[in-house]
Amino acid sequence: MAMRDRHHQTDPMTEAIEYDVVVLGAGPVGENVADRVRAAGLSVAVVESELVGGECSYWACMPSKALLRPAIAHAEARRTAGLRDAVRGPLDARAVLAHRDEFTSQWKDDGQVEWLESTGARLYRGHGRLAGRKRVTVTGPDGDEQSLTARHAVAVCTGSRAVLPDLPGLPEARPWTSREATSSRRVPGRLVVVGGGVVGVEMATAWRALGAEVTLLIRGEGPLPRMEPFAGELVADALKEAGATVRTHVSVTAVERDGGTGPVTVVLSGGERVEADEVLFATGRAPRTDDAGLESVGLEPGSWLTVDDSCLVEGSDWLYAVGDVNHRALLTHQGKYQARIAGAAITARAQHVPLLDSGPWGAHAATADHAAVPQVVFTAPEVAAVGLTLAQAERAGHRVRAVDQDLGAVAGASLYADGYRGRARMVVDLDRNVLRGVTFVGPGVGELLHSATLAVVGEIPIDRLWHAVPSYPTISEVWLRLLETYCG
Ligand SMILES: Cc1cc2nc3c(=O)[nH]c(=O)nc-3n(C[C@H](O)[C@H](O)[C@H](O)COP(=O)(O)OP(=O)(O)OC[C@H]3O[C@@H](n4cnc5c(N)ncnc54)[C@H](O)[C@@H]3O)c2cc1C
Ligand SMILES: NC(=O)c1ccc[n+]([C@@H]2O[C@H](COP(=O)([O-])OP(=O)(O)OC[C@H]3O[C@@H](n4cnc5c(N)ncnc54)[C@H](O)[C@@H]3O)[C@@H](O)[C@H]2O)c1
Repeated sequence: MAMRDRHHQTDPMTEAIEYDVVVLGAGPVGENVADRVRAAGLSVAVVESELVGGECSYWACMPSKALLRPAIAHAEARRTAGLRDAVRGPLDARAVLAHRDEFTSQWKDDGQVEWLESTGARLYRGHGRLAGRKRVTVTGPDGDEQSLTARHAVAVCTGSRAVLPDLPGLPEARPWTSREATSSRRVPGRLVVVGGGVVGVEMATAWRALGAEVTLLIRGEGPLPRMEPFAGELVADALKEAGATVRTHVSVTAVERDGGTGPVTVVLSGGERVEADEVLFATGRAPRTDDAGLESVGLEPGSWLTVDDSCLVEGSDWLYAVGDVNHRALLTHQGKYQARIAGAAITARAQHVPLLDSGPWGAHAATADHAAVPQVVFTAPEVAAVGLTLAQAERAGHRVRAVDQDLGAVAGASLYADGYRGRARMVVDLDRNVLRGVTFVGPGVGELLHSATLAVVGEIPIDRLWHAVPSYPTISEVWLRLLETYCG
């Protein structure tokens, strides 16, 4: 299982192979930690139990967006003069599924392995477990074991998995999780989606567009509860217009599937029964730390790992936790940002740099995790948000004012799609005269988000934003409208 290179040595007493850094998990985050520390000249071993590229490449971001892009383009084309008749028919589901399969490289990781090895990192295929201070044991596919030792750091980048609620009949009913929802090779006739978070609304959008009869069951007020309220409202309206059923304030109490085959029945709290061909539970994530040897270093198996801003695990001087597993922001781009910061911190500490640049916005502090996490929800319409919502800013004790704009009233938006519907909000910090958060909802707003991220991260004063002139007639003219409303 082990390979040799000039950077590692074998300890003759323990037969452990020694690297500067050992990374557990080769998802997007583990890959980026490895890349950063290799670029700084450190040796690195990467341990992966499934596919190099992680959840993101095979069962999350890539396949879901490959399913959603045709759905979004189709919805937009239907709102474009001259195209409406040309796209009256349904999506070609077979072609969309084939397109998704291409984006997952047919669930093969050869390309990513080649890239990882080109960085000079050493890949160990197998299940990795911490085995005490700076030690990792890898159990290979054949059950053989290899011990690895880290001179400087071990980075746990093992990501997260879907959680299923503890409901009678659920395991036997073979529910879909995000894995099946992103990799299914056929379109179910009827799909019930439980959970109105990001996975729930994105997968409801995709499978509805592919022809499934979709029922979205939400236990709260509406979808996307952590975002500005109008985001969930507009997405729910659009799902209903697309023919999905969206039900709020409903709880699932049991699930039944006769003999594990045939239709599935979802039982609701009032006793009502909803029948479908598949049921997707999009009910959140759990850390993949239950079998990672955490107990060997005094940590609780199955827990999220709490870290400081350099991603060092609380109380440790060598153990890092990066990406989903630290529960700071369960997003690929934010995990990769943390990987760049953690990689720089590991390198600086290995080089005995006396003082790390760990103040806010320093090279060794993932400050954006607190102030400016961007996210695009790829529904039709899209939701794009960064920083704090009005409610979050108020809860954090900031003196803020929300400024809203109807996106449909912006010339660029009305040209983008007939009957364009959307909304924007900026949350202004009245004491500092900067933005705490921005949310856009509407077709095509995903690509607008980075302008807002720059404004929030750069803490650009409102008076200076006046001089950032949006091009006419683009959707970005919404910035001018928001500023005009704010400045009066
Ligand atoms: C349906 C869906 C859609 C999503 N869409 C987006 C999106 O559009 N944009 C976005 O930014 N985020 C999206 N996300 C979130 C994104 O997938 C995660 O934030 C991202 O994958 C986290 O990366 P990671 O490297 O931390 O973990 P993962 O991608 O989960 O990778 C962890 C890796 O570690 C391996 N591993 C685990 N335990 C061990 C062990 N003990 N030994 C060896 N290897 C181990 C796993 O096999 C895996 O390969 C989506 C999530 C879902 C579920
Ligand atoms: N485009 C993107 O950026 C993107 C896309 C998909 C996922 N993600 C990330 O993946 C992570 C996981 O997404 P998710 O949607 O699975 O989780 P989530 O935590 O965002 O949403 C889960 C939802 O399920 C509800 N829920 C939980 N238990 C329930 C139950 N028993 N019955 C009914 N509802 C229940 C919760 O109230 C919550 O609203 C998110 O943190 C998200 O950031 C990102």
